[in-house]
Amino acid sequence: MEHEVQRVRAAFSSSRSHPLTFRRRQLKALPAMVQEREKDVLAAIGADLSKSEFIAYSQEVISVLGEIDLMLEKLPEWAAAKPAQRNLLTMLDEAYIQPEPLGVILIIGAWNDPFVLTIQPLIGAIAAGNAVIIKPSEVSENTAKLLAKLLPQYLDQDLYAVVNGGVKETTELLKQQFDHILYTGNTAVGKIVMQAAAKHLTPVALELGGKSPCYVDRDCDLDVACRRITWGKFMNCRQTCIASSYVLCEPSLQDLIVRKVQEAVKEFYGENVKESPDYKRIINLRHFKRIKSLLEGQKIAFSGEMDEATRYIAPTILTDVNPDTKVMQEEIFGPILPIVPVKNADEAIQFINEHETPWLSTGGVTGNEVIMYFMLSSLPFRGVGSSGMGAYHGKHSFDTFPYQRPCLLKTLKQEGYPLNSQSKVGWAKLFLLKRFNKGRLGLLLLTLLGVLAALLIKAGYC
Ligand SMILES: NC(=O)C1=CN([C@@H]2O[C@H](COP(=O)(O)OP(=O)(O)OC[C@H]3O[C@@H](n4cnc5c(N)ncnc54)[C@H](O)[C@@H]3O)[C@@H](O)[C@H]2O)C=CC1
Ligand SMILES: CCCCCCCCCCCC(=O)O
Repeated sequence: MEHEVQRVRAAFSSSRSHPLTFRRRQLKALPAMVQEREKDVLAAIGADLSKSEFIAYSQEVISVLGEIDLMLEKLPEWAAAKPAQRNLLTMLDEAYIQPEPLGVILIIGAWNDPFVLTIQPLIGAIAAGNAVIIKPSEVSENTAKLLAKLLPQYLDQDLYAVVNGGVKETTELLKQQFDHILYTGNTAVGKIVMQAAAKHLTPVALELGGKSPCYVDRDCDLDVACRRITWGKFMNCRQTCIASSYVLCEPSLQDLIVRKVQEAVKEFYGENVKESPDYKRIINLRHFKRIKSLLEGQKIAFSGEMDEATRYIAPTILTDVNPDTKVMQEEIFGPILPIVPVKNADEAIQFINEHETPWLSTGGVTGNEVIMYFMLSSLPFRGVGSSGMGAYHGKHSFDTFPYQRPCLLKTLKQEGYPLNSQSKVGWAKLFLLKRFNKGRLGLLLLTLLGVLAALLIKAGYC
């Protein structure tokens, strides 16, 4: 492991990943990989999560392709040095902020959307000029194996490496020194990652789990609301971190919501959900048993059907759910929709407020919709509090993976050191505290004043 990280670091030290032409070439190789190996990519995702090709493509491939297009278009602008405002003391100097690659980035992916959650951060890290170690989730092993096979065929093999393995390998990797770690997964492991990073003072972006409350107001269009909740909640068996976890609504709406979600399930997946090619399975037996245990003691208003042999859990709705029960305390990450009756919107807000973040201070918000903010690259994809820190997607990746290096290139013409008299301190105060909000004429006058002061200092009058 150590050897692999050193190998990648040595490649980074060659500065090969810095030029924009190189970064563009690597970025362009990714859509080529997706296009040429599309069947393999979709088959691997399908084998891991029983997603049909159509669904795997729309959930995992489209946003990757969109992200690469955006990066290629915006790279020259985002990577360019940005002039910084100067003060009187630096009037004759050059001041700018230059986005610089951080070094070697570790990307640790989660299994639930194994392609997009690994490749999308990779795009940002490459665009920012870094070297990258990619650690796909071992739980989605087919996608992990495919990435280890394909990425070296399309990307520079020394700068970008895939490391596969389980907890042991991830633990070993985390002992190494990185310049940034982006981890997607559960909150408990997020803490392990952050502790390991702290040993090297490595910055982290943590994309974690939690609860995503959904409030359904009596004034909303209930048909549309229930169709959208149904789509988000049962897509990928709700193995999606940002889909609704539970519904809060007035007691009178509860039965209506059950009926309308039930209708939408029938419309989306047919009479026999189990036979639907669009309905997925739970990733493994461990998660199947965990989700099953969340149903103990609950009032099941709809379905609850399960089949351990095929890890099938039907779209299931629970009503009159007690907030103190396990299903409301833990992340569900499965197709169970608890409904918690509240008197009104105020009580819903209070309910959400009483719980740990991300219950109200949320990483993101969607109104009249679920999930879809993930697809808009202009919005940062992030958690807050216990759902994580740091953001990526589009420009936000570009703000995460490079660091913004402040650069001040001083003229040799202005020399005032040492700062050893009251009058020099007076000038310094004037130079440092004056701001330029006075238009071109004011700027010119202040420049002249600066030059005059520099000359006086140089001539020894101050
Ligand atoms: N905020 C976000 O963007 C997203 C968050 N998630 C969250 O991810 C979670 C699901 O993924 P997980 O089951 O956590 O995925 P997982 O079990 O595949 O773990 C993710 C990664 O962590 C590593 N890992 C696991 N245990 C470890 C340990 N003890 N020490 C060191 N490394 C370890 C694994 O090797 C893997 O690469 C859910 O909580 C979900 O909400 C999922 C998708 C997106
Ligand atoms: C038009 C298709 C829209 C598909 C939305 C896909 C959302 C993927 C969400 C990824 C984040 C996660 O896994 O929690």
